[in-house]
Amino acid sequence: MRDRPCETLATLCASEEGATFYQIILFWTDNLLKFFSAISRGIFNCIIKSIIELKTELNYINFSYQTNSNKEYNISLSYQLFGKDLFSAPIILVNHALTGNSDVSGEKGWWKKLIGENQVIDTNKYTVLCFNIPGNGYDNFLIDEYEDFTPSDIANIFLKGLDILNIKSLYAIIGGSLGGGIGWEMLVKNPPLAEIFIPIACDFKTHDWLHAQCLVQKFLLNRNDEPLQKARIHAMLCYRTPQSLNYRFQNKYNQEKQSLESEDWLIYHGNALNERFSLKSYKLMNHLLMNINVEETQLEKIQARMHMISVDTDLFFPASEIRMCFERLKEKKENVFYHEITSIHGHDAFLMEYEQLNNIIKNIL
Ligand SMILES: CC(=O)SCCNC(=O)CCNC(=O)[C@H](O)C(C)(C)COP(=O)(O)OP(=O)(O)OC[C@H]1O[C@@H](n2cnc3c(N)ncnc32)[C@H](O)[C@@H]1OP(=O)(O)O
Ligand SMILES: N[C@@H](CCO)C(=O)O
Repeated sequence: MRDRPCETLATLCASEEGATFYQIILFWTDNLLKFFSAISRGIFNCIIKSIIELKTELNYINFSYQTNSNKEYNISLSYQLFGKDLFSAPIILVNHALTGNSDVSGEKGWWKKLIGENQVIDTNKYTVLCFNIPGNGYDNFLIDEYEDFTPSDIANIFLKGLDILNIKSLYAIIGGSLGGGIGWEMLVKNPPLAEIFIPIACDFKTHDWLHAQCLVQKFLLNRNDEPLQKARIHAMLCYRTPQSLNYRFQNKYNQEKQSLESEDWLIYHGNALNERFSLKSYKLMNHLLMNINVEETQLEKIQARMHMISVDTDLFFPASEIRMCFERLKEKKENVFYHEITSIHGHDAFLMEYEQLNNIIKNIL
């Protein structure tokens, strides 16, 4: 008959070697258990922390939406709120740009130099609301058939979001680039919605040049070879200017990397976007940027006081075109104003020239 386990152990521990062996096994088992329990506790804490962070930061509104192309979607519209509680202060809606998201303020906020406590968009004074463009991936909601959507659909979705939140009017809508384009689309659909409209580095329409640059990016995005990195590298050249790159890099060569520093910088940005963005999301955002399309004759319906801000060197939304739009609107409306940021950096100046941007916006709000 075989020994039972405790009898085997007792026999083993009766000898000196057996006892030492038993001590070693106990020691290692104990430490291994402690090690794995610490690791699993760490992993568990990380998961819980990120779930809690996500839950406290992002809010969701779920509804069904029929696109202008007659497709039915269940939309999970996520948003963040900053500053004063909803309905206790004037509400400012911020529409994010191409690779932005609802995280506009606070430690990691991409517009924290503009929005925050005692900043020009002061969260002690205002409620700041920012929706994620559905499919931007920030909330893990992705859209497969991205061509089903246009900026007009996104505007409808944001308006529906406001309606569900019971927000009937806004103090201001502010948006940079694509975000500003969506702002134009929202306001022609609901002309009395906002008291103030501040479109920055954007226009009410995607003009031919911008469409062409996005088309190149679309081609790159549809290839298999590092699509997102390559499209972003092309995009970076449109966000900046020859002067900006030449002045900054001065043809400096990085011996270690055996490449120009400007090349290294472009590759860095391509890789950085590839790490933080999904291909599906970038295809959608690029498609949206290609299709801002408001009827110019509709603009005069907008009741908001408008402050168009351009960048004198913007290659994407040229200042000359924004100024033309302003001049035509000015003939029909009293409350339209034009401001221009002076910068060598081009389109991205709305993310870089904070001194000028702050000075302009503080005199508007
Ligand atoms: C507006 C929106 O909706 S999108 C949100 C904001 N936009 C983005 O984040 C897009 C990606 N970022 C950018 O395009 C730019 O960083 C901007 C426009 C925000 C600022 O531009 P710049 O002042 O010229 O900064 P630049 O692009 O050179 O550097 C940014 C960072 O990249 C790092 N970096 C730049 N080049 C390299 C390189 N070759 N190798 C390693 N790191 C690099 C910098 O060290 C810096 O890091 P830090 O933020 O930790 O300090
Ligand atoms: N650099 C900005 C510019 C787009 O307008 C972005 O990535 O969103």
